[in-house]
Amino acid sequence: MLIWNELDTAAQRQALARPVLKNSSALKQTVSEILADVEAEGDEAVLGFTRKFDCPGLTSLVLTSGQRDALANQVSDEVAQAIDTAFTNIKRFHEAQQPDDVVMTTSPGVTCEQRFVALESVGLYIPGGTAPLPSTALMLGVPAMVAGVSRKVLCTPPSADGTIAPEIAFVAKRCDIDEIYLCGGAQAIAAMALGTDSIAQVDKIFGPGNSFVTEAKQQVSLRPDGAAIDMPAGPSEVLVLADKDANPAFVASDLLSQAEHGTDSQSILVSDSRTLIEQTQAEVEKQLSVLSRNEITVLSMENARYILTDDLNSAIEVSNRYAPEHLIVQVAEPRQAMGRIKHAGSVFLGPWSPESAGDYASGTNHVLPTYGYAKNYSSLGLLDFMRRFTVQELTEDGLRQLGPQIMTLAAAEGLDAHEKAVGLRLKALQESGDE
Ligand SMILES: NC(=O)c1ccc[n+]([C@@H]2O[C@H](COP(=O)([O-])OP(=O)(O)OC[C@H]3O[C@@H](n4cnc5c(N)ncnc54)[C@H](O)[C@@H]3O)[C@@H](O)[C@H]2O)c1
Ligand SMILES: N[C@H](CO)Cc1c[nH]c[nH+]1
Ligand SMILES: [Zn+2]
Repeated sequence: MLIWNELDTAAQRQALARPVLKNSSALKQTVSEILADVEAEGDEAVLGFTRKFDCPGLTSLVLTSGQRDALANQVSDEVAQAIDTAFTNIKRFHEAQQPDDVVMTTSPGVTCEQRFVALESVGLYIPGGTAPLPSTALMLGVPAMVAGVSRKVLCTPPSADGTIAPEIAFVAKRCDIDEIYLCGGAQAIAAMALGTDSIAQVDKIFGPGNSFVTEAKQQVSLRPDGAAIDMPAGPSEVLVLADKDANPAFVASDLLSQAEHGTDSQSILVSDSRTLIEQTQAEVEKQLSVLSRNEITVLSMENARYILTDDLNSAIEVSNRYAPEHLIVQVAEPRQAMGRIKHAGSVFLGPWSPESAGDYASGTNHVLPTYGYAKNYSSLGLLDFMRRFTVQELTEDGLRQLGPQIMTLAAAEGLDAHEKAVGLRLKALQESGDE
């Protein structure tokens, strides 16, 4: 247990450091080499890396619509119904985010508009290294479908036998995704961003993934010939804010639910109650021992932190500083605490809102900024699958009135051609008025 106000500045920084950033220069190098290989050798490189990391016997990157449908048919009724419930809630919440165009007159004769259109082509990355995540396929496929994106490409690493989870195929079918490729990691991101013979380039890449995927997204987004990306959504993380009355078993289960994602996940408990922290630690040990992903979870709990603060206000400050992907608030007045929360990807209020609800089925999106990017990135939503642009139209009178000011500003910047583009028109208007 770390006692926050006994830590000096460096120790506080260390306490809130993300585990994955330790080897970042080696990671950058590995990923840039993969990107360079895919750029030079296209499909052959993507296939080669997929054979190396995922499926040694893979012969084709393409999963046809027929194969997709055959896989989708294998999903049990029970799972299909659960997916449908999640699909409906996610769809309803994202449909409610549909933006309205703005049309207004800023000054007489000057109309300005803000319009929204769907992106044309998107790449959806569905993680599959340690656990295939059909829920992520829903979180990306549903908003892409609601936005009206015309080309949706899905990449996910194949299993060792060259297939994908039937549930991912089911979701893809439900979201009208018929372009599916069997590849993952940095090579999948490179293929979607730069294009290969089989995988045509997309405009924007979405989706979480491990540190290779996240780094590849960052690198392709910096290239002028690459693709835009949604956000840095890397290894899962959760911070639980809990007071003395929180249920230690609930708190422990939330910490473990993110820890089980991968060895680079991070779970943090911040509380003003030493007793609650000690009880939670005991619960973690108890629950951990029976988890099926015990090995991964034990390793990732090495990244866990238990932080004791003087009071709830300081606990909230610690949370704001960490800017967690998920913030779970198990205190007596969660809505009051919410008023002081500044940075978090998604917030779960009260004892009956486990993070698993948002991960699967409440309707909010589970693709969220990690690494502290919750300070400057938003959680994924419908608008991320759209582009906004503006339109303006000036009438003759509009230009007569605003033109002189525009000319003055252009002259102040020394940009003669800008000034003339208005001056010529004003002159033409004056001459037509004189006739
Ligand atoms: N932030 C979010 O919104 C969110 C949501 C869901 C999942 N996640 C995170 O996504 C991640 C999923 O990770 P995963 O590993 O299970 O699947 P993944 O699909 O992200 O990564 C698997 C790929 O990693 C690549 N890889 C593995 N070892 C490599 C190596 N040594 N060198 C180069 N490439 C290598 C391989 O190409 C493999 O296909 C987890 O960290 C989880 O926490 C985050
Ligand atoms: N917690 C993950 C986001 O960090 C999302 C997820 C998918 N499946 C289960 N959980
Ligand atoms: Zn999760």
